[in-house]
Amino acid sequence: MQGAWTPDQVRDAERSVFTSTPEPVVMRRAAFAVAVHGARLLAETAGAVAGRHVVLLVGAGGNGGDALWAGVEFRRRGAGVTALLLSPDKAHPAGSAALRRAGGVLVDAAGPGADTAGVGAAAAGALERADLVVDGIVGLSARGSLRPLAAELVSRVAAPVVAVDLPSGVDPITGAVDGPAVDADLTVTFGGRKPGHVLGTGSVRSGAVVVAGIGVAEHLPEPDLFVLDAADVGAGWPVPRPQDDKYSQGVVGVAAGSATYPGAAVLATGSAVQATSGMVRYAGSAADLVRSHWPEVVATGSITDAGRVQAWAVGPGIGTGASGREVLRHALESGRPVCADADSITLLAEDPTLWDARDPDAAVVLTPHAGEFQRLAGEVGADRVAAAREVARRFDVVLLLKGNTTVVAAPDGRVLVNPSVHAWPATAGSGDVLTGLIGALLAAGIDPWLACGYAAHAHALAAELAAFGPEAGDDPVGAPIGASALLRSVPAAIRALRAS
Ligand SMILES: NC(=O)C1=CN([C@@H]2O[C@H](COP(=O)(O)OP(=O)(O)OC[C@H]3O[C@@H](n4cnc5c(N)ncnc54)[C@H](OP(=O)(O)O)[C@@H]3O)[C@@H](O)[C@H]2O)[C@@H](O)CC1
Ligand SMILES: Nc1ncnc2c1ncn2[C@@H]1O[C@H](COP(=O)(O)OP(=O)(O)O)[C@@H](O)[C@H]1O
Ligand SMILES: [K+]
Repeated sequence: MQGAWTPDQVRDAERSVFTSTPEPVVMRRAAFAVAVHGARLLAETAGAVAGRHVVLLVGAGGNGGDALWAGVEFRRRGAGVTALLLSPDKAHPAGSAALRRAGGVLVDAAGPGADTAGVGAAAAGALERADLVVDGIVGLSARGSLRPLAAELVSRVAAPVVAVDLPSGVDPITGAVDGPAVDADLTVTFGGRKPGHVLGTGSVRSGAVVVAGIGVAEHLPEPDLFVLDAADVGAGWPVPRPQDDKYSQGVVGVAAGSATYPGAAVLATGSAVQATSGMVRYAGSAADLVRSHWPEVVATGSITDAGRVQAWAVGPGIGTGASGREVLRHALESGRPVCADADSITLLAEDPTLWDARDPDAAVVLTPHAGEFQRLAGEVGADRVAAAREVARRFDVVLLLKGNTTVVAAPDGRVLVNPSVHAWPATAGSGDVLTGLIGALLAAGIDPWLACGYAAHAHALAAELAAFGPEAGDDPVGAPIGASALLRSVPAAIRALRAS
């Protein structure tokens, strides 16, 4: 499991480091890492480092300082270096002097000879001739969208980019991008990832993230966010042991679908069937259709005679009327963990007295998309992590907030995020598949917070495998999928996760 730390956590850790190691030494370590990884990228993309042209975008603070010192290292490796200073009077003094001594060229990005967009002639020419751009505009202390000159320079970058610490234009805390932002091939960060690397557009804009050790990691507290690796999910995924039978692996009950939405029942039970080897019961008006698709499911018409289960997955397609409410009430009263999705969330939002049915010792997982979240607790807002964390605490639930980045918050404040590289899961019925996965993992006894993280990871991978097809090559081109195709790829996703 990887962590991500907020800028405040990183600054505190840096302060601890500075009690024993001088600040300039720490900065030189950071800059060295940027140069080593940047040089590798340059060699790959331009065939060599010596004789190539590296352009540094240098902002007003420590991020620009890192870039300037990295420029010194590029000079040592024989590259030409031009530093474009966005705030010449604030550019890191020691870094500027060192780069000048090393034979680098430092120019004011805004002049002389500024064009109508405010970019100086030397800066514009340097960017056109760049083989590699080092983005040191802004890092941990970024606030708001990029200012006009920074935004203009960023929009002119055509060469490969190594970002220092964070791609400029990405919010370090939320990963949000509002306006132009660096699109990095590689981001070299220090001590640990930041939320901006794993959330929202930031996860895409960061490119490959390299975490360089500069002595800070040892001083970091518990991460603010966690990200599961494929190997974590594969290792934790429940599979039958020699002593197991169908009951010992957990029986999941699925209450989904209706005369209007029978497909939700087929999708949710189908994913539960394929998620684990335990048993799946179905309760609802789509019992015949479920049996015809999944003969292994024990299906009944009503939740009251469904039989014993270890967890319930309730909601997709059950409707928001009286019968849906009774189904949800029954599941909440069962004393078993419940994954409440879709109509269940709307029901809870419309009638908070339903919470009274809940057994306080049994976990409840809510899996809203942004619209369902709004019904329950108002607009999600830009800080999706803070929103999910607050609602998880308030309702004492594990809250899985759907979207391109899935956020899973536990009532104790722990947050897992699953950055999705692709948007292929954005298809109708895909959430029903996720509900079945979570239900099956809850029934298997997996910690609800992890169950959501495992399910989100496998779900995104299944969509990717379905979209690219088994024959996908090195540079695959995807095709749109429906939730049925996603569902069919669940076993392949689990296999791939277990193999990693
Ligand atoms: N601490 C250390 O020793 C170490 C730190 N390290 C490095 O330092 C970085 C943190 O440095 P930092 O704190 O100086 O701030 P940083 O992110 O460079 O921002 C600088 C300035 O940019 C400006 N600005 C803000 N928003 C803006 C916007 N939207 N668009 C344009 N400009 C904007 C604003 O300046 P202003 O113009 O407002 O005065 C702000 O003060 C960190 O990410 C890492 O790379 C490593 O070397 C390891 C050791
Ligand atoms: N842009 C996106 N990129 C990646 N995943 C997405 C995106 N949009 C939605 N998803 C995922 O697709 C699923 C959609 O669920 P949901 O909105 O409940 O759909 P439905 O109700 O049609 O089943 C969720 O797992 C969500 O995280
Ligand atoms: K940067």
